[in-house]
Amino acid sequence: MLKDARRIVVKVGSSLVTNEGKGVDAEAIGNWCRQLAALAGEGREVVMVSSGAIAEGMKRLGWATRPKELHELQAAAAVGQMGLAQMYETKLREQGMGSAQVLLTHADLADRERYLNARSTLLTLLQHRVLPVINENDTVVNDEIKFGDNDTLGALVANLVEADALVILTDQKGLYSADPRKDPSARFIHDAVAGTPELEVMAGGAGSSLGRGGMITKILAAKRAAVSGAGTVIAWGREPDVLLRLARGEAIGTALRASTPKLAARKLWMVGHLQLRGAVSVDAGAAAKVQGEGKSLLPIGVTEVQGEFHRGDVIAVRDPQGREIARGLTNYSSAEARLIARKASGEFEKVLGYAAEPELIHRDNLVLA
Ligand SMILES: Nc1ncnc2c1ncn2[C@@H]1O[C@H](COP(=O)(O)OP(=O)(O)O)[C@@H](O)[C@H]1O
Ligand SMILES: N[C@@H](CCC(=O)OP(=O)(O)O)C(=O)O
Repeated sequence: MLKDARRIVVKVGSSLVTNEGKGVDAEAIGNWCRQLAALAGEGREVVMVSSGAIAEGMKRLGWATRPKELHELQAAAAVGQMGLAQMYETKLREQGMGSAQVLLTHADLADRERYLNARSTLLTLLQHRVLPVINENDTVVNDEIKFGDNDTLGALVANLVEADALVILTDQKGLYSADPRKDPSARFIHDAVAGTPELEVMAGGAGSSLGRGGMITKILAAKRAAVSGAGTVIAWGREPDVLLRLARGEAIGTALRASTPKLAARKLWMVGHLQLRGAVSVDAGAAAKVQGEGKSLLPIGVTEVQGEFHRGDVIAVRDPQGREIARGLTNYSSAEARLIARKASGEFEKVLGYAAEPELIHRDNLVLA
């Protein structure tokens, strides 16, 4: 599944990152960073989603037992995140790779404008060959702390950057037909289609997930990642060279395939989740670029802006005959679009007071009618 994957999100859980709570595991993180740098060297784009802030924070604060109060856990996460960031930055620098810390919440990704901002920041980091290291912003939310699960965040990030694959590294070799800690006769699942209901039963059912992540959150994360067409691999984080071997096409862990191809998945997502807020009319040249060549829509080709919309809204694109040729997520509000319509990107700063994206709708955010 990873052989042809160009953009990969790797998620590692708290127990792996902190060696069962003993503190940030320099060797393990060093190992993953070495592999991530090698993958980046092959021209792949990699994003890390790492848990472990609370476990490391508790160690730094000298707390032997996990507090029950959420605000104490949040404080521990703020302390521990420093240690995580420090370790990733050190280990990636040793590999000659830049790193960046990104703290996100589910609410950020549900909000259209923040979604677009997070997306363009992450894609810009990838373009600069910088590896984003992401965690939940535990100071402002506590969903993942309550549920002990960063797997969902991994899937949301895979949706956000439209990853080809999500790799969830954990303390088991993959998914078994039942929890192998409780049932030694449990059968290993090599391959399945993400979203198959039986997988949820094997992973313990949704009801048992409260309080701990466990396998169910990974199965649900795979289902969510599949919505944007990403396949998921669940594998043991300490398997030697696990990421490099997966990338070579070796069958390690449990592969959960996405049943919908990536492009079709994205179209469904855009059409199904977002309402139309406005429209722009474009000249024949822009219509040909968008419709015929699959190019981004630039403001210079826009002749008229209809309706009131915000950055991140879905708007329609109409050709000079008034026919809808495409829909997409706009980088500019209607007010801004009116100011930069018919203008080249070099003039945006003068008109708007700041320089932003050259496209009104980037081709990755555009669905042809
Ligand atoms: N069907 C299953 N297959 C494998 N592991 C399972 C299954 N059901 C429950 N588990 C449990 O899920 C655990 C992994 O989840 P968790 O501890 O939350 O990991 P992480 O910290 O990596 O997110 C395993 O150690 C295992 O005990
Ligand atoms: N975001 C928090 C907690 C997330 C969490 O427990 O996730 P995981 O260990 O991946 O199931 C942290 O970094 O400690």
